[in-house]
This record gives sequence, C-alpha cells and structure tokens, in this order.
Amino acid sequence: MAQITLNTLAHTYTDQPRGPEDYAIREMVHVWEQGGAYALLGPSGCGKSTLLNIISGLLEPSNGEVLFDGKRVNELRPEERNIAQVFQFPVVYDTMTVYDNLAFPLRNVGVPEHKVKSKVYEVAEILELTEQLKRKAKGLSADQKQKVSMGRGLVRDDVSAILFDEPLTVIDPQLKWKLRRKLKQIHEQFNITMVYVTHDQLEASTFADKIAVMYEGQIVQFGTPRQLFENPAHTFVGYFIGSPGMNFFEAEVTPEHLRFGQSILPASRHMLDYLHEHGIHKVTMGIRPEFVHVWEGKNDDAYEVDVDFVEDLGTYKILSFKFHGQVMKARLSEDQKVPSGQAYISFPEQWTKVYVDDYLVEVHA
Ligand SMILES: Nc1ncnc2c1ncn2[C@@H]1O[C@H](COP(=O)(O)OP(=O)(O)OP(=O)(O)O)[C@@H](O)[C@H]1O
Repeated sequence: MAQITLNTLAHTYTDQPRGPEDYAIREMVHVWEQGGAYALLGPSGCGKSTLLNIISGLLEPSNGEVLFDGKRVNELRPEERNIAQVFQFPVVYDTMTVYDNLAFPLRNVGVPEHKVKSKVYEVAEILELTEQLKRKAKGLSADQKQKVSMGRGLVRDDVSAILFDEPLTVIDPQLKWKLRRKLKQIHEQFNITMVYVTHDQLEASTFADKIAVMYEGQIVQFGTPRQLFENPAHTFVGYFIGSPGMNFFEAEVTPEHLRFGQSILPASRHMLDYLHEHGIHKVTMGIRPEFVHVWEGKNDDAYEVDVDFVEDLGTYKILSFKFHGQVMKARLSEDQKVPSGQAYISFPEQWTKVYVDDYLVEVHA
C-alpha cells in the first residue's frame, strides 16, 4: 500500500512539443494519499488514461517523477510496482476457470496453494462469484468477466494501489450501481489506495471521497464532491459538475461595483479592492442554478428577467430565463411557484463566484 506522489510530472506524445497544448499531461504536482478512495474525472481526451498508465509504469513520462511512499519508481517495470490495473474491458483467460483466473496473480508470485485458496474464496465471496468458481471464464457474461478482472486486482495483499480505468463501461446499467457500492465496500475493507477513472460525475461521487477533476492535461481541482459543487475552483469544474452546470456571464469591474448590462451584481468590498489592485477590468461570474434565488414577485432586491421555458424533471423544475439577453437556468423546487413572462431573481453573494482567466478568485476578509 502506498502514497503516490506525482512530482512535476508532464507527458507529451510528440517528439518536439511546441507548447503546453502539445502535452497530454501538463506539468503537475499531485499526491494520492495512502488508503484514499479517489476519482479522476474528466471528459474524453483530457489525459486520464495517460496519467494512469504513467502511474502503473506502462508509459514513461517525458518529465518528472512518480514516487511511491517517497521512493522514485520511474525506473521500475509495471510488475515491479505492485499496481493492479482494471481496464475498461475485462482481461481474463477464457480457457481457465474463474478460480484459476483469480489465483493467477498469486501463483505468479509463488504464494502457497492453501493461501491462494483462502484468498480466492474471500474475494469471490465479496464479488459474488463463489458459484462461478469452477466454471470456465469463456461462458461468463461481460459483467461477470469484469468482476473476475476486478477480483484479479484484489487478491494480492501486497499491491500498492488499484487503478480502475472506466471499469463499469461494459456493465449492464442496472448492475452498475451495485458494483460501485461493492467497490466502495472493498475499499473500506482493504484500506488500499484506489484511483477510479471516469467521465461520469455520478460514478465519481458515489465511489470517491475526493475527486480530481482533469481538464486539458491538468488537475484543475482536487476536492470532495461537496467542495466541487459549492466552490468550483475553475470554470470547467462549474460547467462539468452539476446538472445543469453553472451559469456564467462576463461582468465589468467599475470603481464601486461589478456590472452586467445595467445590473449591479453582488461583490464584497474586499473583492472589489482586490480586482482594482490587480488591474482587472473584466471577470467571469458564475452561479449554480441551485443557488439562483427566484422570488414570488417584483422586489427591490431582484432583477427582472424574461422567462424562456420551464422543464419539469419530476421532483424539481428547471427555469430557463434571459438576463440581459443571456440564457441562464435556475432550479425550482417542486412546491415553488412557476413564473411566466417575467421572473424576479437574485444572486446571493455567497454563491456568486468570480473567475479571472478561468480560475476562482478567493478573497478573505
Ligand atoms: N498513444 C498515443 N499517441 C499519441 N497521442 C495519444 C496517445 N494516447 C493518447 N493520446 C492523446 O493524448 C491525449 C490524452 O489522451 P488520454 O487517452 O489519456 O485521455 P482520456 O482522458 O483517458 O480519454 P478517454 O476517456 O477518451 O480514454 C489525447 O489528446 C489523445 O489523443
């Protein structure tokens, strides 16, 4: 078991990179603590698999170091790193029985047969594979095969970490949540560092205690699901997490206010001072639909906006409206009055975030 440190790590697939855009992993420093349940979340092509393959040793990074418990492992081959990796598609030996598949990683390192047996039975029980142990892997369904793949990662006590690369892609949707729960349970039981790669925010937040959000080869935020929701550190996190994502609009910094169209927006004196001191004239403001306050009627504190349409999603509704011509969304609870024509909204200061060059500006009093 190990703490995994990525020290000024970067990777490019091109021989002569011209700039950061040619890097699949842009220089990063990151620590996965021993025993943590982590998700690496991001859209297709952001560099998730590249990062996992560097940790497991399948890929050599162009720059920087990978450390396990403080020791550099760059020169170690994958099998010397004791990392178990579970891929999108199951890796099983079809002609072997489920038992032999699960026993394989243990026999490979010379574990005595009586220990192999107890470990295989323990893992098979957790994954509900006991009844299949004598069957050939060939006849199994795709999700059973993937469970065998996961089991092969779990049988060894000496693994430093288990890396999951979109492991539930081939799994039947109804079984997905069950296997996710199972993985979580396994994590609690085994206290192993686990990194779970996905592009699905629900999968990430049900599995992980902390999520690293990846965008264009960088980890733009590392935090609990709640931190990512309440305080997105980067506009991409605001956009990618939540459904629908955060509303964004460009505001102008005036001596006394932040302004969007004719409207004055909430901002603290400290924020305004900070922006002036740094010569910033334009900012991006972000507010989640959940935090937009929709009033019952006209109000001195509210902006008047044009209602576009309302989507009824069962337990809540999404109000789409235009604020100075820009389309935005607000979440209405089931019992909230649905406005038509005009709506009256406000943005509580606590939840109205300010971004400069895509990064959150945090100013403390
Ligand atoms: N072997 C390779 N050779 C060249 N470029 C590659 C190679 N593998 C990945 N890339 C590029 O590196 C970037 C990151 O890819 P990577 O597969 O790590 O992303 P990902 O987040 O895992 O995406 P996905 O979810 O689609 O697997 C992409 O621009 C991709 O095209």
